[in-house]
Amino acid sequence: MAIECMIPTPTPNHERQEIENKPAAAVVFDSPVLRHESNIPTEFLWPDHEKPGPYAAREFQVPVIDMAAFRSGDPVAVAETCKLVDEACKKHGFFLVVNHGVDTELLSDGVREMDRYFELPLSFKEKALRKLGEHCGYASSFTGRFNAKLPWKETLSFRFSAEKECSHVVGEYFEKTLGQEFADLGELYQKYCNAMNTLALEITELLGMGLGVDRKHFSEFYQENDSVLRLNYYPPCQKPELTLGTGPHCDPTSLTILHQDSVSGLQVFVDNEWRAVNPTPNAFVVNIGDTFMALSNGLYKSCMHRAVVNNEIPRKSIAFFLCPHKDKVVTPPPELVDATHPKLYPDFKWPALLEYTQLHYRSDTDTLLNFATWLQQNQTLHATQA
Ligand SMILES: C=C1C[C@]23C[C@H]1CC[C@H]2[C@]1(C)CCC[C@@](C)(C(=O)O)[C@H]1[C@@H]3C(=O)O
Ligand SMILES: O=C(O)CCC(=O)C(=O)O
Ligand SMILES: [Fe+2]
Repeated sequence: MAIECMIPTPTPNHERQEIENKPAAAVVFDSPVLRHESNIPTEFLWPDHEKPGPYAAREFQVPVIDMAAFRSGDPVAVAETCKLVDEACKKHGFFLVVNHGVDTELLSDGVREMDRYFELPLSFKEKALRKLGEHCGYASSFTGRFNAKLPWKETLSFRFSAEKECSHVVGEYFEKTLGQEFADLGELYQKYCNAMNTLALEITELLGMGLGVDRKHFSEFYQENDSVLRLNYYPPCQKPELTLGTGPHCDPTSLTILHQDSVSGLQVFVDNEWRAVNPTPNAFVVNIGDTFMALSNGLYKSCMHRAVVNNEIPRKSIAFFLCPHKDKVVTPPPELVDATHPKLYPDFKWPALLEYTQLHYRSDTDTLLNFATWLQQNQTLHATQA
């Protein structure tokens, strides 16, 4: 029996964030200047129902997944780890990963060396300026993309392709874009991406076991992934209660492995409340994204989160966004679809969802539902056969 894909009608979203093609906002996010500014430019002010306000969020105890237990081969420890990750992903899609085996010096270097780039003059940083529609390069608060509710942050994103013949692309990016003196930075983030790739594929095995499908199903799906490493730099803000470092959103990607520095700021929306996910040394925060939610037929949740800023010190985070190869069709394994669990989302390929978030829709908590509608309206252009 053909199981129709059932898309729940998207919640009417009066806040729909069409990315208008209006001229870029006039404001320039020059952080050495703006970090001392007590009059926050209006473009960075968030509406009352979204701004963080002066209240500290209650801490959220994120479930802890011990990768040493998962790797131990001890059936009881493995089963317990799978149960923990399954419960976490079915509820809110967030979990901590400890004993991950990633070199702690690589993590501390990765965060510390961000300063070598972000503390440069804006004119130099803009040598890597990200172009509209592209998802790599330097972006300062997205003044070129959005006209309101600008995030108080600068980002440098680059592509990591796990395909063998382009496994060095990150290293070259830095040298080519920023010059020979940044070649070592490229090597550092290349090593960082390689470590993230290994961990991400291992976590997809854990997710497969949690979902009760073949252990290798998802790790094979992501073997030749085409992912994104993003450096987030949040300068201090004199009125942190009025703005946001990163607005409320669900990651449209598949799986995010986030390394925070020692400064709090990440918050997740759980049980109708913003809750703080404070930094835990040597632990990654991992969360399910929209693409994996579709791949799990909605069983694992891609949940809303945001980042707040503070008025004293910069906050830094490094996000590895696992994304499938452009030719992979995002469709749940047959074990997860049946008469009582109809397919929730249409099949798609990642480049279509990425294009949607870069050119047509600002990622929020309804991205996937609106994308599904948009996809069906544009079926000829973005059919998975393309
Ligand atoms: C594919 C991506 C788009 C964003 C970076 C990665 C995964 C997360 C997305 C993002 C962070 C969600 C919130 C809005 C956004 C514009 C941002 O604040 O950076 C998003 C990123 C983007 O579109 O550049
Ligand atoms: O910086 C953070 O803590 C979160 C950033 C984030 O959610 C993102 O870049 O998608
Ligand atoms: Fe995110």
